[in-house]
Amino acid sequence: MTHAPPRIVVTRQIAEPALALLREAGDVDLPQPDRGLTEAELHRAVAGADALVSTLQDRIDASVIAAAGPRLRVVATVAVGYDNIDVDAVTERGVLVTNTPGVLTEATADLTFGLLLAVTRRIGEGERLVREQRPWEFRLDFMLGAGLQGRTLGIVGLGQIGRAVARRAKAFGMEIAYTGRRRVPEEVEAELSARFLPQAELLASADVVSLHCPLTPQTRHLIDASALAAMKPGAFLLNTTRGPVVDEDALARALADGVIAGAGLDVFEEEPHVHPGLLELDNVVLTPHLGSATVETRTEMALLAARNVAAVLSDEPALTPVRSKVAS
Ligand SMILES: O=CC(=O)O
Repeated sequence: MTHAPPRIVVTRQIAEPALALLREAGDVDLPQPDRGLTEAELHRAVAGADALVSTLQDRIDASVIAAAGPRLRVVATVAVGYDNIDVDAVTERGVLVTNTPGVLTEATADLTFGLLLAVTRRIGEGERLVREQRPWEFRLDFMLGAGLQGRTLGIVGLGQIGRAVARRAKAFGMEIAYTGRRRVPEEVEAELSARFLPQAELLASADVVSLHCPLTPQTRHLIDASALAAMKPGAFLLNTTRGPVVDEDALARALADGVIAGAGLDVFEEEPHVHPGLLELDNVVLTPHLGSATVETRTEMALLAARNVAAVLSDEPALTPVRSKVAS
């Protein structure tokens, strides 16, 4: 008896080498490469699938697993963050979740540092001025920003991306402090010259606060009005993790009122919507969720997702499984 090849549903366009790899593992169905799937389309498309390759725009919960039916074995998200996936509900139904850690670390740290430089040195503001052909001339007191040498970078979440940002900051002569649920091993602290601080102390002492924690119920609105008020008046905030870690409304007010000096944001609470208060401000740099957006990185992410699918469909262990509290 011959078995039908596995059916692999891909919700959005991914790099061609990864599609090629998936085609070796089964029949690939990519119904809407240009715009991705709506929730209703996802439910229809996933019916009878053996594997699902999704992105952070797809909400994956028990209803998707029910719509898929009993053949589904793996959901491979092409992202490191998986707050869009109800991992416990998916795992409980015997389906494995995989993500793409590691391969996007350096690209995301680069983008974070780009935002850091852009906001502290007023690059976005200056670019707008030149592009809009507003009058300017070189003056010794014109458009002065904040230097980084000897300033403290406060990292919230010293995981892989946080560490890569710390390495860059060290090369720029910054002091490194970090906070998080737990301390990292001593040798990592030593390598990065990073000192652990409780969150309140970090917020009160850092010149730049950079967020690298995942979005969880505990970190939603971690940076709210009181956290912003606890920061140094001249400090900057960077967010390249997930929008809801910051209360955008409170941030827009804090930036307008000079509670902090500026912000660099790559992620937003309700993407692609951006809080209108932020759009009006010159002391914020806004980019459209570009953290991992290099050709090389997006290809590696898609390839890792495809390798995870291929492994699971051939009864091998996944390369980068997401561990659930519920045993599968
Ligand atoms: O935001 C992107 C990711 O989580 O990979």
